[in-house]
Amino acid sequence: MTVLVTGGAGYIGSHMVLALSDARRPVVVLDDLSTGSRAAVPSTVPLVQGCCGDEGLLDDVIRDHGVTAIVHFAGSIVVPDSVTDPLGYYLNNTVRSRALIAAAVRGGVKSFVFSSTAAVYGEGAAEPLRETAALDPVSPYGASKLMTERMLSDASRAHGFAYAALRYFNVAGADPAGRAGQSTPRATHLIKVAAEAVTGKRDRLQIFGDDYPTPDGTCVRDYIHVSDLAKAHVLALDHLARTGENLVANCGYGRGASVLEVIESVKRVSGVDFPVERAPRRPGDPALLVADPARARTTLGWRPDYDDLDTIVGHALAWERKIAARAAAE
Ligand SMILES: NC(=O)c1ccc[n+]([C@@H]2O[C@H](COP(=O)([O-])OP(=O)(O)OC[C@H]3O[C@@H](n4cnc5c(N)ncnc54)[C@H](O)[C@@H]3O)[C@@H](O)[C@H]2O)c1
Ligand SMILES: O=c1ccn([C@@H]2O[C@H](COP(=O)(O)OP(=O)(O)O[C@H]3O[C@H](CO)[C@@H](O)[C@H](O)[C@H]3O)[C@@H](O)[C@H]2O)c(=O)[nH]1
Repeated sequence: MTVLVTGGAGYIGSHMVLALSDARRPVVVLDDLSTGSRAAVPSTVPLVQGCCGDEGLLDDVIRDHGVTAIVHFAGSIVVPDSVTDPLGYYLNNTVRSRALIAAAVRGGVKSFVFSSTAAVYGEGAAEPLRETAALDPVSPYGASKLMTERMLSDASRAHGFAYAALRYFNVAGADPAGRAGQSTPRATHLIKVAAEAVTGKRDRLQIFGDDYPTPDGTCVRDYIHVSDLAKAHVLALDHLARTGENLVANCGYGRGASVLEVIESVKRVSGVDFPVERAPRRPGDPALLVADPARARTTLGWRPDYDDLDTIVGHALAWERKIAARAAAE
């Protein structure tokens, strides 16, 4: 009854490992440590260092650990990087996911939860976005994820397993107990970058574009707390085991915040006023991404615990200060 968590040494994956461990569910992590770190995985959880596209390794891990479910976080995640390196993104996100799905089929794994993204939706769809909105990704990143959703749909029909594709909106924050957080080197995510500006790791924050068709001209996103997201994954695993029915569901709160509103929140919660400068638009950025989370609520019974921007920012800041203090002591 072991859950294989690919990318479990990364930001979201490490919170999922904590959620599963807290629920006393056996877990094994597969991670190549390209952006994740060994320290993010509790010492009680086995970590296999390797690639989720290595079919021989996958067969061994599934057999040796008695894997019955897979939660697949491993992948490349930076939207603008996918614009400059699309083939790298299709390799790591699409080709390697295919290898993992094939290994799951060979190993008789019955449940598969996949990290999809709001970036699969097209521009111009009615907001908040429902799962039925048009799928027309702006970036190669979104396309690489949409292809994996399609492979899961086709393979589940042909081979008799159930999958959940959870389309995350913007994930932020950290474990409220301070056990995990975002430690990604060269992070690009807005709240993480702003938290680094608070601790002095960065000397300023840039706003990428202030001429979008949004109320204040900056991009609007639906920021979701990473622990609420992990909770949705645990519920999705239960749903798949109980019903055997596939699920595609948004994970967001249904409320947007602009880049300027996020910066205000970070300054307010931290009490630190860091320099901010206007910069050109970043390639691949849609103006507005806000979820309609109704399906996750009704199908999974998902009820978020941290649906508040200042709370998310507060947890992100607490983690950032903790790792900054640790780095200073080294
Ligand atoms: N962070 C967000 O806001 C967000 C939003 C939507 C979707 N997602 C998706 O969630 C997942 C996790 O994202 P994250 O923010 O935790 O990123 P992350 O970079 O912290 O985690 C990814 C993990 O996968 C590992 N990895 C990458 N390629 C691998 C490979 N080929 N084989 C084995 N391990 C590999 C990395 O070392 C890392 O530990 C990704 O699939 C991402 O696309 C993230
Ligand atoms: O220093 C920065 C960093 C970001 N932004 C802006 O802030 C917004 C959010 O950007 P970011 O935090 O990098 O997240 P996204 O590019 O929206 O992408 C995240 O959220 C998507 C879902 O909405 C996921 O698919 C991606 O994996 C995840 O990286 C965007 O408008 C950025 O242009 C800035 O203005 N300055």
